[in-house]
Amino acid sequence: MYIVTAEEMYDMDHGAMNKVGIDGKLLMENAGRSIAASLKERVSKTYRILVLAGGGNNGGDGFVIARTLLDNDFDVTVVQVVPDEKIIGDALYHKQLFVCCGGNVTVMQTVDEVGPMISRVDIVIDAIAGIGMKGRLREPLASVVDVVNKKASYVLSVDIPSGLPANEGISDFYAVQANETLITGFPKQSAFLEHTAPYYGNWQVVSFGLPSVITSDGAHRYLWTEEQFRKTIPERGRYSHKGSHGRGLAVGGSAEMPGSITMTVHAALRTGAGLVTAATAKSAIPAVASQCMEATYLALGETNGRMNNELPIPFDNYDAIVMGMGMGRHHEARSHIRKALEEASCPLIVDADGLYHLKSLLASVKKRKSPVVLTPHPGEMAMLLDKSVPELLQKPFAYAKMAAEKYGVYIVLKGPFTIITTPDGQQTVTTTGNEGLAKGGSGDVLSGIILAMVLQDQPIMEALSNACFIHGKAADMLIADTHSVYDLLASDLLHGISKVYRTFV
Ligand SMILES: NC(=O)C1=CN([C@@H]2O[C@H](COP(=O)(O)OP(=O)(O)OC[C@H]3O[C@@H](n4cnc5c(N)ncnc54)[C@H](OP(=O)(O)O)[C@@H]3O)[C@@H](O)[C@H]2O)[C@@H](O)CC1
Ligand SMILES: [K+]
Repeated sequence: MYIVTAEEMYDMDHGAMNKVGIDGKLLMENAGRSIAASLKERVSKTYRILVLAGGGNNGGDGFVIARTLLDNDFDVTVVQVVPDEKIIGDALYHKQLFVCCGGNVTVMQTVDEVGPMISRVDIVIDAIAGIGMKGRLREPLASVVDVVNKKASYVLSVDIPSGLPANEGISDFYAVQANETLITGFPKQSAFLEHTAPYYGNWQVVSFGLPSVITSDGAHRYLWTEEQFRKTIPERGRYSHKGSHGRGLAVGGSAEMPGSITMTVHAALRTGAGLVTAATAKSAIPAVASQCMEATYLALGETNGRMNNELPIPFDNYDAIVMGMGMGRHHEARSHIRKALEEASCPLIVDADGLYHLKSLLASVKKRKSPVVLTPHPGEMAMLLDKSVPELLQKPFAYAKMAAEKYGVYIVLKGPFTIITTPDGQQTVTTTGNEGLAKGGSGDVLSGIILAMVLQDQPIMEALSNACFIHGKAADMLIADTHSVYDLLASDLLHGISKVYRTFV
């Protein structure tokens, strides 16, 4: 499923109308009917419903919803929040159908009238404005939204909460706070951004009958769903052996921080890597080995318990390498990263302290022929790009794409919505996971899962998307079952991985 900007959605709408010949009125009918069908399934006919209809096609959807609900004996009325002359085209057509079917439309004269009407109903359907919004909501609509936010007991937004931008990069807006949003067609970028996503409430996508022959030229962004995970997760052959599932290397940890590399290695093994070696400071090995019997170890020279560069790492013995977790920010650690960039011919995944070192090695990253995967959280990504975190979070899709293309790397930008970007700018988003993951060690586990998935026989983009899916889903399944967002530990995720496999594969 695509993730789109407003312009990309309009391009597809126009494609359906101009290339296929579907009338816009029909698309509007489909959109409104899909939303009404969803409501019919779960809302009692004793509920009173008020549709707030604005002047564009979003308002048009509102008239279709109202007509369909009325036809099904729901108690529904429409308040038109713009003057009559603003209702034109397809929206006017559907308004007339609603009226001819016995529907009641009240045209708002002053905003003061709206509050009491909202207070009398159980559900407000917000069809004030959709993806055609330009700039900050003007008066009197801003005041209408204010009343909705203060007085409505339950708000269902049509396509997008009114006032909210569909695209990333816009911070000046005033919008409806929805309880739920039924998105028509494809989810918009703003459903995946920290500063706009909460306005949607719970959301689902409903169809407006866009034919599948209509594809997007511009939207190289996709939602990575459970269905895709099931479809793409590599099978484990009956006759496979440990070598068939890859030989991975994890470089990191120190005597003071043995936990990070332990979780990475353990997670890689649990996810299905054939063989995993942990390269860490010599004195950290007993602590790591006591927690993870299945791994092998490569003892690195050390100074005060932290790896130094006395002993080289044979980077070419592996099928994929992950580096950085707990390795420290001292210069000896950096030389291992530099060497890996120069010498390893397999995919190289860089996380945590490794990303800090990478900042000064970006020229070598660019030159490297074999794949590089960076797994930053927003703070690390902002550091790499010399941006502030708020700046980055305004436009994570654009910044990730720009950096991935510029340096020729895969980027896993971690967050509640993890954005995975390929060197040619394709993006997937995974939405699994919960606030229980906001703890030290979660990233180390993800690194291990990524290592294991990159070792399997599948394109790196799929491997990364599946790894992020597993990581988040493990947390979700643990929360649903034996844990809570408070007590979940990164090490618990190791058991969660088993649950994900047993459920989905
Ligand atoms: N085939 C299709 O087309 C399909 C379309 N679909 C639906 O159409 C929606 C897009 O419809 P759209 O393009 O008509 O725009 P829409 O969001 O309703 O807003 C336009 C209105 O807002 C107003 N307005 C703008 N800026 C403003 C501001 N700052 N402050 C205040 N007002 C402002 C503007 O007024 P104006 O500025 O022109 O006076 C105009 O009245 C989409 O989200 C989906 O729901 C689906 O049903 C599927 C099929
Ligand atoms: K809306």
